[in-house]
Amino acid sequence: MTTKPFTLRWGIIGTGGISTRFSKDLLVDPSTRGVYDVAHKIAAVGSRSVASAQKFLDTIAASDIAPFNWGPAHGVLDGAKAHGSYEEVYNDPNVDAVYVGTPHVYHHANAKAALLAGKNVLCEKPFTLDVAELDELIAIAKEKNLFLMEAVWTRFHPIAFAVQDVLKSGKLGKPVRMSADFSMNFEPDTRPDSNRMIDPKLAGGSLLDQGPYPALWAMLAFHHHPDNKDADPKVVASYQRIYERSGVDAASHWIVEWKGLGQAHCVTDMAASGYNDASVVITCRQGDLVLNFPPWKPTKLSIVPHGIYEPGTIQERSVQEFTVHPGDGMHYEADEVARCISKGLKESPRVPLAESRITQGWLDAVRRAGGSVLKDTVGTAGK
Ligand SMILES: NC(=O)C1=CN([C@@H]2O[C@H](COP(=O)(O)OP(=O)(O)OC[C@H]3O[C@@H](n4cnc5c(N)ncnc54)[C@H](OP(=O)(O)O)[C@@H]3O)[C@@H](O)[C@H]2O)C=CC1
Ligand SMILES: O=C1OC[C@@H](O)[C@H](O)[C@H]1O
Repeated sequence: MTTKPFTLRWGIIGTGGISTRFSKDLLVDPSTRGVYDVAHKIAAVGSRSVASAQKFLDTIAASDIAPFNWGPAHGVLDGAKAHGSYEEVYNDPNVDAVYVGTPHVYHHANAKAALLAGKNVLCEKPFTLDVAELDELIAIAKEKNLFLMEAVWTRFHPIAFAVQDVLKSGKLGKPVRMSADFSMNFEPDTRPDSNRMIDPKLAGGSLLDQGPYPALWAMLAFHHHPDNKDADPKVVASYQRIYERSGVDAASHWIVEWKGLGQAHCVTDMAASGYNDASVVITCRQGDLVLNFPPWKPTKLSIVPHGIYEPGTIQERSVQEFTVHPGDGMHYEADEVARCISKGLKESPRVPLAESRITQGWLDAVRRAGGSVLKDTVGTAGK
């Protein structure tokens, strides 16, 4: 006997790039990734203009290319409403969970309003501008008994679980240090002042946009390591290079230490590319674990011997290839939200709020120690 899947009814906030990608992934047949317990519906889309919300729905409804053509044909968009404000989505009785896909500076206000209206929330990265904003969201979610999660989609990719399996197996020995580098040349000089990566009013710069990715790999490698005993890893050194045109950070570097275990060197850069073959390198006693670029969706997990000067027990290089199941790879996090809500969980065991709070704290520390125009910016907590 087959049981009916729990269907989560989503309300999407913002009709830009990431909302489009996330919503399209909701249109993919869950069975193509072996998921039968949960399913998705898009119940509402909210935009600052009703025309944009309608255009968004029309565009994704017209998806005629596999795997995204499955959803429109199977009722995922049936009855979906186009709203000309975000508030109408928060108050829509057909919405169970709100996906916040607006620029960073609005995450707190949008997530807060959704929670206050009684909705569960999946909020894009970076969760908030600062820890104070996040703490307020966590308190409201707790008080209202609602689910809240940061949309760190990569944590749900098969390769992320595989990295942890290798580290936990002990075959590489203890990790001693790692580097995680999200450097990508967005060619900022070619972008208008209003671009969200450039504009300080939208909290532009590399740190807040790109920082969650090195942070997630550092958390998986060190924080989740069976030998980790440091519950509150801190930034011990940092540096920011300033993008002179608007004063935001063009690049950020920071080192986090897990006392008694190791250090992670995290890098973001929006004006230069990094090393394509080695976006993440986790150096362990017996060999290295290496992931290729991009750090948001790496495809290769290599195990690399140390070489002749400090040989470990690993003798041969091996490479495992990974792809995400049909779609862009955001459906995994959507499944997690649906699954948690169906079970009555208020946070995800895979992206617990305490871990988002740790990584948000690193972003605060690096920003406050740097020289960007956002150095002293405080968020909208309490407002
Ligand atoms: N997980 C991931 O892989 C990715 C995550 N992101 C995250 O998603 C968020 C949005 O990024 P992205 O989709 O690229 O951004 P876009 O600029 O493409 O879209 C943002 C949307 O937010 C709404 N919005 C509300 N207020 C403003 C404003 N003042 N200026 C501009 N837009 C506004 C708009 O929707 P409307 O007009 O309908 O109201 C707009 O379309 C960021 O926080 C980013 O970090 C981004 C890319 C990838
Ligand atoms: O989250 C992201 O991942 C992909 C990048 O291109 C983008 O800047 C960032 O927001």
